[in-house]
Amino acid sequence: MRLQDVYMLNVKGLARGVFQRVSGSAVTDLYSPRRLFSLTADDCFQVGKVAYDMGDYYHAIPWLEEAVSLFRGSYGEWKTEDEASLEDALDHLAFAYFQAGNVSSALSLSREFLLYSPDNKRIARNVLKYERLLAESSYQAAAEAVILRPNVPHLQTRDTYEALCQTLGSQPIHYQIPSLYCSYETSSSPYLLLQPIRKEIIHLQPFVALYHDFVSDSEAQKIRELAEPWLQRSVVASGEKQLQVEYRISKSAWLKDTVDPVLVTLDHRIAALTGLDVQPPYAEYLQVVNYGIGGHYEPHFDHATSPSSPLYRMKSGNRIATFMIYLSSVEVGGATAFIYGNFSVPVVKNAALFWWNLHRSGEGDGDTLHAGCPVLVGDKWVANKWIHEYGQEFRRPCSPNPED
Ligand SMILES: O=C(O)CCC(=O)C(=O)O
Ligand SMILES: [Fe+2]
Repeated sequence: MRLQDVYMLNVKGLARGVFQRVSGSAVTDLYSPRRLFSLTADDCFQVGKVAYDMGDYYHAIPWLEEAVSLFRGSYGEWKTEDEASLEDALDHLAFAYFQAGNVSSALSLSREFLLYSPDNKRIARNVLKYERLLAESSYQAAAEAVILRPNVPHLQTRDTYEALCQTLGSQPIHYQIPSLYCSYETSSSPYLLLQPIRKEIIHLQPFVALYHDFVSDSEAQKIRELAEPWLQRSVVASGEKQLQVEYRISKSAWLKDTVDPVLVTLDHRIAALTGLDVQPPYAEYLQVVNYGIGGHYEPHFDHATSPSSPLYRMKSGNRIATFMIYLSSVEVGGATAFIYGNFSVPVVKNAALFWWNLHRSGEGDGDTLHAGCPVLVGDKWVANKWIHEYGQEFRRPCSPNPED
């Protein structure tokens, strides 16, 4: 349902096994699987029922509609694995419509139910109730009531976030902006003279750069393998506590440098590229993150925004910068979206994204609000190296200008 909302997928397509974005009359194929795996009537019923049980009729109705339509089409062909039937789907859909204020649909579905099970007293009572309600004129108008998407306060940032996720990271006019260019990074360290890294400047305020082929396929695989046994549901800092939250769905693990020499090599490379000190306690251990289908991280800051944040326990200040490596590709979705920057970066396997979280004054940079878009198809892996303020005094000198 999250994927449906963020990528504007239509239920009919999903049930046939295709991923289509439907916006007005425009239909875009987001992904064409090599083989179509369609959902059964019962599958659609089960999805609809999850929403129905939460009182979320906005999502329940299209899934139950699909279930009803598929059950109707295969009436009489009973499948052993089916838990539900046409009657179950009609019953739930009728009630969902009633709850959503559409009494006439509730009535016609309940009447259809009675064709199959004429002895059902509860449905017969509902039919009488719906007929009576419809006879009262006040209910006529409610039939057209629009059902609003539940559980989400309407936020401008949400609209921007979802729109940025939908572009899947493509930046159609990027090449027209001269300050956003590509170069070989060779200047900050002798190491880079021998092995230059391709840098793509993605954005200036906030400054975001993408370093292509920062790791090799085998390094990326090694890091994923090292983390795999330690993965646990990700948490976020909330006041002084660490909590599991709906807005961050992924698994993660922390890898200390002593675990494997590849992690030491990686630190040296990050230090060469950023010019920053990444030795403990000036940077955190490497955090490896794995997102499954529907996994996401809604808009957030990486730096602490409250003085009681657990981030300060390292006693090395706030998170001055983020260095995030894409350890896998993703078939569809999973872009990294910068909400106020109004751009998103696609998942580019083996590339690394760098940005400053703080101004030179030490103030958090509000423009860095960013998110990991939900994974639609595939399996996304990233690794975060968070670099702290202390230790960087001569590497990124401070400035009294709040803009710097
Ligand atoms: O997965 C992403 O693209 C972003 C991850 C992120 O922002 C984080 O882990 O703090
Ligand atoms: Fe982040």
